[in-house]
Formats: sequence, C-alpha cells, structure tokens
Amino acid sequence: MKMKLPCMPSVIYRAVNLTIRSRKCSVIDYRNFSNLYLNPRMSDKKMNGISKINGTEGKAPFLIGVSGGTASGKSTVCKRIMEKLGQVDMDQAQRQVICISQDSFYRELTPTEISKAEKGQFNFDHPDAFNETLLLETLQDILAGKIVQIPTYDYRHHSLNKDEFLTIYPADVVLFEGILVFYFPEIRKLFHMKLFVDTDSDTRLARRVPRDINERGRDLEQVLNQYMNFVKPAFEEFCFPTKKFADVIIPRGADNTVAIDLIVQHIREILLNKGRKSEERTLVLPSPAFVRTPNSSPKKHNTADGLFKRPH
Ligand SMILES: Nc1ncnc2c1ncn2[C@@H]1O[C@H](COP(=O)(O)OP(=O)(O)O)[C@@H](O)[C@H]1O
Ligand SMILES: O=c1ccn([C@@H]2O[C@H](COP(=O)(O)O)[C@@H](O)[C@H]2O)c(=O)[nH]1
Repeated sequence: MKMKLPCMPSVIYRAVNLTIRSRKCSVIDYRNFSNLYLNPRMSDKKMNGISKINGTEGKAPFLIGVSGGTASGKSTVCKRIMEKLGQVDMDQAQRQVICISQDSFYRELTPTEISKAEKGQFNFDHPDAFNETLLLETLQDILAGKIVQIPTYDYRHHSLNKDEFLTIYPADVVLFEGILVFYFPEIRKLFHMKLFVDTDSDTRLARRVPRDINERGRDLEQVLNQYMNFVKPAFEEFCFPTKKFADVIIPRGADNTVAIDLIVQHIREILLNKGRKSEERTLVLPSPAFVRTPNSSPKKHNTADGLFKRPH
C-alpha cells in the first residue's frame, strides 16, 4: 500500500518526489521558489536495495551526505531531521536514523602542527587535514551493515580523544555531515543522496565566532585570523565547488523548515519501504500533526514520537 504524504498538498509532494526520481527538473520550490533546489544530478544508486561494497553483498543503509560551509547549520539541520523522525530520545542501538560528523575523521596532528593549531595557524579546512582512508573504510563498513567504532574529536585540543570512540550500530538511514564530505571522489560516490546547506557567509561567520569562543575555547583574534587565512579561502577552493554535486540545496539551513519537512518525508518513505521488507520492525509514520482523517482534519495519535509497531 502506498503511504499518503499529507504534510503538503499531495500534488506538490508528488511533483518533488517524481522530480527526485526522474531527474527532470533543475529547480523546484514548494512555496516561493527559494526554499529548496533539486539538482538534476540525483545519485544513481537504488534507494533501498542491496549494494555491492568491496565485492560483498549486504543490506545497505541509505547514506545521506550533508555538506556546506562552516557554521552553515549542517549539524542543526541533521538534528532537526532526527527530531522530526522521533530518533533523538532513544538508545543509540535502537535508532533507525543516525548522524555522524566528518570531524571525527580529522587526522592526528604532529607536535609541530598542534603548536601551529594553537595559534590559529593550522589549516583544518584543507582536505589534507582529514584521514581520508579511515573515512572511506568506515563508510564502506557502515554500508556493509557492520558495527563500527568511530573516533571522537576534541576541538579545544585539536586532537582525537584517545580511547574514546562512538559505537555506530547498523541503521536504515545514515546522515554524514561535514565541510568536505563531497570533496573526495571515492567517498562522494558512496552517497545515495547529497544535501548542501547553503547559508550566506556573513551569517556563517557571525555564528562561528560565538560558537568557537564559547564551545571550542578560542579567542576572538584567533577565530578571525583563522577565518581570514584558512577557513574562507579553503571554503572557496574546496567546499563551495562541491555544491554542484548536491542533489538538494537547502538555502538558509535549519530556518528552511519547508525543505527539512520535504527531506523528512522522503526519509519516512525510505523507512517505510525498509520496514515493509522486514518482518518485525518499527515503522515511522508521519508525526501526529501531519496525520489526517478522511475528512482532512488533523488527528492526534497517542504516541510520543509517531513510532508504531507493525501490526501482525
Ligand atoms: N537557523 C539558525 N538560527 C540561529 N542559529 C543557528 C541556526 N542554525 C545553526 N545555528 C547556530 O550556529 C552555530 C553553527 O551551527 P551548526 O549547526 O553547528 O553548523 P555546522 O554544523 O554547519 O558547523 C551553532 O551555534 C548553532 O546553534
Ligand atoms: O581542531 C579544529 C578542528 C576543526 N576546526 C574547524 O571546524 C570547522 C569544521 O566544523 P564545522 O562544524 O563544520 O564548522 C572547520 O572550518 C575548521 O576550521 C577548528 O577550528 N579546529
């Protein structure tokens, strides 16, 4: 049975949905033609199918790359998606949708590089700052349905937390966010869907300054020097050019609730299809506000997060 997608006029959802699948339209908008752009270069991989990674076949999660400049709102967009899907207040191992940050894959610095970093003189926005091999292998393992351990990153000390790893359990949908997730071709081609959070650079700088001072232990001069010398030029050279690989561009980041709702609906469909293929599985239905009765008035469900067990 086809699931109704009632959070917007169905004709519009269908238009977007068809566009995603048939790659026909380059620009589409739900309300005012500035909320969401669909890139005709939507990834080729099948949505819910079996994928072949390193010659082994396994049920692959749907892998979504989320890129954009620093402080564009990548993490916030992912957080909103997770919240709307009712995936936040639950055990990691139970989650159908998980989020991973590319920052976990910064490479270990030498002592000389660390002292440069402490003066804001190390380029963390260059592709060489990342451990590309570990990143690729980890994503391949995730796509192969394996449990993986990923490093955690300490921004205050510019280093990986020794002995502190995050265990990533197999999930149906994996969001992978970071400034350069579409930069490396081998990694880029693993994504089934690519999102680019497009927030203007003034807003990004205005958000980065307080964040780096309050959360990452920096002072104003250091943040501004690093921004002018490394972050801005590297954004222009390495990050911005990858926008063209995106399937969906999200202007204004987390403020763009229309775009986020469209993406959430798309993920719900993926989860439903995956749920259909599994015998005893939790299904995610539209959140209560979106569920409508036949006469079209909203009807509340008594669940906290819209999660239902498939009835047998
Ligand atoms: N729409 C928004 N409105 C106001 N502040 C925001 C918004 N989106 C993100 N922020 C704030 O900006 C900072 C950077 O956002 P974040 O999501 O961490 O960006 P990124 O992951 O792209 O670096 C954070 O402090 C976050 O709380
Ligand atoms: O030790 C570090 C590591 C990274 N950075 C900066 O972080 C951003 C990437 O994170 P976002 O959450 O996407 O902003 C990148 O621009 C690096 O410059 C850092 O300052 N120090």
